[in-house]
Amino acid sequence: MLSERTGKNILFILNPNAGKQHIGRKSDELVTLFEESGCRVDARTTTRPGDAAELAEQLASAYDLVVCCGGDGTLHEVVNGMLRASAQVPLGYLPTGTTNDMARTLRLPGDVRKAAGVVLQGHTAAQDLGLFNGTQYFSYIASFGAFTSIPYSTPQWLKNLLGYPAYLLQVLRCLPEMHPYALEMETNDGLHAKGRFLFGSVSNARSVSGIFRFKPEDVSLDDGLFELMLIRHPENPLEFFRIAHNLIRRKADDHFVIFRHVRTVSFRFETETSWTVDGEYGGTTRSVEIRTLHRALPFISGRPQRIRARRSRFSHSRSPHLTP
Ligand SMILES: Nc1ncnc2c1ncn2[C@@H]1O[C@H](COP(=O)(O)OP(=O)(O)OP(=O)(O)O)[C@@H](O)[C@H]1O
Repeated sequence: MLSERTGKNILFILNPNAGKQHIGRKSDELVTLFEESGCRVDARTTTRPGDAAELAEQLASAYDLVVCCGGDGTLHEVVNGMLRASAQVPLGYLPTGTTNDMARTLRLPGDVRKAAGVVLQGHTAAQDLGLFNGTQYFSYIASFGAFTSIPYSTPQWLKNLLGYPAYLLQVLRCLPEMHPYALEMETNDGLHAKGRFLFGSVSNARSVSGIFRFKPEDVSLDDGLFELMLIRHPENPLEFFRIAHNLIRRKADDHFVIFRHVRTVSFRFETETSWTVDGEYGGTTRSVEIRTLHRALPFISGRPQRIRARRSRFSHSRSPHLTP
């Protein structure tokens, strides 16, 4: 297969441990597929957490294209490595993880060979990234609360065995432990909220925590804005039931949800709070500042990413539209 990427030098970073079905010998097939398209491939396999970030930081600038093969966590590492090295090289993604939220956002096929076809033929567009407390870049989400610990607290062996249902099992297990987070929050455009919340996320994605799915028209990946979502803590069992019911049906409820497009947002928590960044543990802290980096890195995606957002003209928050 000849493509516009024929003759390119590819840095291929592979996490052999990601996902339900380890990639195994398929990785050789993928390398061959790229080579048959006239590319030269330098394949590197990670051996431990942190490896992908180091490889990307040290090597990415010397290649025409970086291809990351793994789950959301591996992609997070590669993005961090590339930005630390200021490597403005197109990034292709072959999703072999468990949730693969980012694959949905980039409109990549689940089949890894088809995704390789997208890397060879797909559209490249600079995409916004987030900066968490000035130190950590993220490609699609930073979040705290009820559902955030699910991706990293679900044992890897269970994810490998069951895939997505492993997360649902973990949600059920964690329901009784969900507790309120007392916080104050402020956005760049002056929205101020104070109260007890169950969950909060700042995302640039069509799918969040493998659980929420936004409508495409509510998310633009290159507008310099991320989507803020805060879910209030239910004060009685009836409210809890409403939230759980909507969650299962993947619907939001105006009364309980703050939704806003933001450039920067800051949080002050009453107590130390753990955050998840791109599905991985992001640290525990009482204050968080998040800012978006406009068109920070070129990503290869399945279809053009420019999606017109249907923005509210009003200054109050509104609920997200979550698709079933
Ligand atoms: N060779 C390796 N052995 C063990 N862990 C690794 C290795 N390479 C990378 N890792 C770590 O594995 C973790 C999980 O990887 P990743 O997130 O890509 O897969 P996943 O959890 O199955 O998928 P997803 O995040 O999409 O659900 C990452 O934190 C990464 O740092």
